[in-house]
Amino acid sequence: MQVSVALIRPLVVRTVPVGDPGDLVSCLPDTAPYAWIRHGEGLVGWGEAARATVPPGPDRFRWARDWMSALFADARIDDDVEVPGSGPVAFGSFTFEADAPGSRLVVPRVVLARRGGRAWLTTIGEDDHDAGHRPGLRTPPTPPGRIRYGDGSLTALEWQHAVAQAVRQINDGRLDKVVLARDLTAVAENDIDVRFLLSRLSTRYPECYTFSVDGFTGATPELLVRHRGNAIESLVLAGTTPRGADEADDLARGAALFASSKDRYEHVCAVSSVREALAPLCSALDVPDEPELLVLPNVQHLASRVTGRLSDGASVLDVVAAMHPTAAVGGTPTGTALEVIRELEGMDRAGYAGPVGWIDARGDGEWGIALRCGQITGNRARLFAGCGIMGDSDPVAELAEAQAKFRVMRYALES
Ligand SMILES: C=C(O[C@@H]1C=C(C(=O)O)C=C[C@H]1O)C(=O)O
Repeated sequence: MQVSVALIRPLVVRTVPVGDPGDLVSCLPDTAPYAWIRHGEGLVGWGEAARATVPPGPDRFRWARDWMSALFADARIDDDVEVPGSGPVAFGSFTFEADAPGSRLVVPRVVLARRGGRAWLTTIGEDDHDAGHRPGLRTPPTPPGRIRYGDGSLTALEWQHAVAQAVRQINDGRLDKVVLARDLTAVAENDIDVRFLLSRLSTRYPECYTFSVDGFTGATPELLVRHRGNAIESLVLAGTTPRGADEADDLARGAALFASSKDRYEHVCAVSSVREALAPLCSALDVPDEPELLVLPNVQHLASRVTGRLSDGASVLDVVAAMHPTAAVGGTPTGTALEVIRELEGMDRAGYAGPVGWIDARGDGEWGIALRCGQITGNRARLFAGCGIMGDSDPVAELAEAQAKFRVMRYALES
């Protein structure tokens, strides 16, 4: 469906303050949950007031922005809260490849949000008495039961071989860095209830952005861009080590990561790509000289928080368009890295490593890079993880790093 019937009649949107709903995930009914949660705050939604299937191509972000602007410009909006994320909101996921189908924006019928001690409920209906105003029926999520894993497009050995080929191409001077990913399949005993995964992910990975759009679900640590008014922020990650066996090992690994010239250069590539993408849009841009260490339950990353001020009224999707794909998930130089990914990965990334997040009618929003995630369909999941490959990468170590990244979704599935 290209454009839903909601376009025929203007949307009627109402946002009201509500009492603290507590855990957002447990407010979700079992139909089509949408989510964006960090440290218990964020937005969840359900139902469908409007949907756009975004046509593939270089203009897809602009197309999506224009679709949304037209939809919301016609809407009758009654917003008593007036903060980023109040009023109508679209959740979205874009494929990694511009030419791949599967990018979408969905405006849920109901969005429940909490942030900074406030909570609000947005409902969309064609008139004030519409059923969209009633919270959906909640049933407790059922665990997926026993999980069987299988190789995706490449076996572990084949993927290591692909990494070795990438290393050779880097050392031959074709490119500086490329991010190679692999997929795993998981088959569960029962249908996988996305709310079960959201609950486990948001509890175990509070520092990450736990997301779900049409079954595409994960907990990513990487913020592509947060947009509030003219202020933007991005958290660039590149350079990874698994967590240690104990505290001393953990600290030693963190220190080694910080001192590793391979990881520092990998990080510099990612930060430079973000700086180059944002500079033309910004009147001020602050890029730290040195990364910090971001310690997560499964891995440690080198992290740089970039902040800026937009020089004009660019919406969050305009900023996403300028940034994607960063070198944290593509490589350096971008064009060559995309060719190498197509040649060596042997799989369709779909939404993995693409932008995922939400946008409101003001153009504010938060978009992450879809990592540590999987596409859930019935009792099946397709999981993704990747690593930045440099000229001195060791295929065995890169496989171990990818396994550590798979642990996020494996934890979510295994109760
Ligand atoms: C590609 C992934 O992660 C990216 C690659 C990283 C690395 O290679 O060090 C670190 C964080 C992410 O930018 C993934 O999680 O699948």
